[in-house]
Amino acid sequence: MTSTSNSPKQAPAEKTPSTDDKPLKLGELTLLATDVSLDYNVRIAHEQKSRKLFGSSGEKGVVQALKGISLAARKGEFIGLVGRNGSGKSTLLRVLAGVETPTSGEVVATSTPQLMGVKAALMPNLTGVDNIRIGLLAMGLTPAEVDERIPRVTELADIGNSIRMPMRTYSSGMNARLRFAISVAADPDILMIDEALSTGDDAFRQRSNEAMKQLIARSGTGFLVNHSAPAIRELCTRVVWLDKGEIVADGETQQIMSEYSKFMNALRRHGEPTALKVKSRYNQTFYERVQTIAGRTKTS
Ligand SMILES: Nc1ncnc2c1ncn2[C@@H]1O[C@H](COP(=O)(O)OP(=O)(O)OP(=O)(O)O)[C@@H](O)[C@H]1O
Repeated sequence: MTSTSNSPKQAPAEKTPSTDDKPLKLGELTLLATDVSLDYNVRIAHEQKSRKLFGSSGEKGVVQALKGISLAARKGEFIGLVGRNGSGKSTLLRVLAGVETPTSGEVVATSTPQLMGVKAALMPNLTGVDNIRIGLLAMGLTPAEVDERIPRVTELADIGNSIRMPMRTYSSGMNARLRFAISVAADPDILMIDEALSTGDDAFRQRSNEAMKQLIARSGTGFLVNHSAPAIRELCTRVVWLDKGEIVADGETQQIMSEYSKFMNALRRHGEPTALKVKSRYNQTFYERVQTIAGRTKTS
């Protein structure tokens, strides 16, 4: 190819945008956790050999419940937190909700997350209806909004005449149902639920799933800790798998759940060393996790 010095300079050919160049369609950020760690100071009791009991004296120890967790949550995401017992799910939820302060790191959110059952000021000596009223007022609703929403909460909780009885007479299941119904009725932008959905019968599960789907449909952000794989698979748009206070993997629900269930099966059948080998196949770096989330939401 030849060129002459006096030929007009050609404008660079416009690059045809390829699929890869299309902007990512990411929902607006609602919550960001950066390098969050949480240590609990504990006392490890010495065994009193003579009486085979544990005494009150002991050495000081530290439980590292969370180790350098970073994640971003966006509008329209329902994020399931999974992991074996003691992996840090509930602790992470409490830290993300602002109920517990991390030892280091930072959590910022666009609105106060509603951690189910903790913020609602429920009183055992008051009836369910009175508690709905107080709970909704405590979450910032006006008295008129509270009156308008009481029937919706009562219907979702579905605990019959008990709604007019003091809450101290409730079973733990009824208690959880009412707390869940109150939390959802406040229409929080960020809702966090720890295990509650395993409480109740099929009809309640169906109604509560519907309520959670509505939250996502109106572009809220949800977090769910639950040991029921079907509940996570049905409700969550994304799953974060935790182990020993760290994120193992973060990404598309079905993919992460299938990796997680292989890990749990290996743990059950062959014990920790084999399970850790399975886990090491999936351990993602933070960069890989960012890519997974970004790639998943890319426009086609
Ligand atoms: N108040 C506390 N004091 C000391 N250690 C704690 C405290 N709360 C939690 N831990 C420890 O922190 C770690 C994470 O606990 P966490 O309850 O977050 O796990 P989890 O994944 O929710 O467990 P599970 O599935 O059993 O509910 C565990 O080792 C636990 O023993």
